[in-house]
Amino acid sequence: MTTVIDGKKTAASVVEAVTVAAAALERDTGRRPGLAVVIVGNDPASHAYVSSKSRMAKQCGFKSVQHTLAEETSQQELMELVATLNADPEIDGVLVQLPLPKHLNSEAVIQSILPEKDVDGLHVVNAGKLATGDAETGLVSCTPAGAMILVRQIRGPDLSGLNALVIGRSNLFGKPMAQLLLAANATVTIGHSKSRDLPALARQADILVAAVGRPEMVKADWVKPGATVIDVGINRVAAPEKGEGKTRLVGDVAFAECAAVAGAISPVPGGVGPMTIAMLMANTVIAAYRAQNKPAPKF
Ligand SMILES: Nc1nc2c(c(=O)[nH]1)N[C@@H](CN(C=O)c1ccc(C(=O)N[C@@H](CCC(=O)O)C(=O)O)cc1)CN2
Repeated sequence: MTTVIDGKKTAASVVEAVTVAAAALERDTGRRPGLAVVIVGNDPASHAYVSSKSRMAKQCGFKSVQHTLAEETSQQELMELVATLNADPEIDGVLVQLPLPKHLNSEAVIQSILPEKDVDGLHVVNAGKLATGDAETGLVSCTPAGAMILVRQIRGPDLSGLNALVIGRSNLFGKPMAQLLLAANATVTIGHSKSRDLPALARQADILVAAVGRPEMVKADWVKPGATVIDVGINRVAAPEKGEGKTRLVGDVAFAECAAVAGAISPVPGGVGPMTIAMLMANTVIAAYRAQNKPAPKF
């Protein structure tokens, strides 16, 4: 029987643990975790994600601040806001929603966030800590951290002897996911658009992680029987069967046909997506504990 991985349920249990940890911090220090989320421009999906983040932060008992900036915001204005948030003692985590409008230099903005407040885990200090096996003292990018919790649920903490393929090499997901799998002793390959014969690489994988942004690219004959398949894609496609102009959400994996071969598979929606926001809450509470010189909880 194939296991359909329930990301919503796991995310809810992470959020519950975060809420308990936030309450304990407030009780012990009088300080609650503070999260600032910054969004620039009018992208509807980004606005929906940011609203969910702000709402979830409040639900966890955090101080939650949202800065909504106009599309034409300049690099300097955005960097000045980040500097203000870096200096604010009530703010433990700063997140700038991506993608930014094209005229802005995202990398410069991300690298201007203090590493200890970089709850997205994208600063070179945090990426470097993960790459050198020191993730415990840094902050790990939210989506891979959440995907890894799902992998551990199925395969346990030690992936010795297992082959993993991560399709996608972004800084936000592919590279940190590969590092997390490697840290858990998997034998890791990163595949991408220039790789030769991705289906053949995929068929070797006990753990197959797809993050390419191509709707339903991974087919049943890519999947090793019994493999754990983690789908990180979020693609909105036309759904004429639902009516004219309607859409539906699909991942990078053709779910029904791959589920027939896999041992466990994460769906879209309801798989990795909900873990992203839960792990942002986890990173914020970790940053808040560290700011108060207290041992941070583990998730
Ligand atoms: N600064 C960041 N920007 C972006 C990140 C990020 O981690 N940091 N990730 C994505 C978007 N994202 C969070 O920001 C995100 C994407 C998807 C979900 C989610 O819960 N998806 C649901 C479906 C939602 C829907 O119906 O549209 C699911 O998969 O079940 C949460 C967060 C890019 N930007």
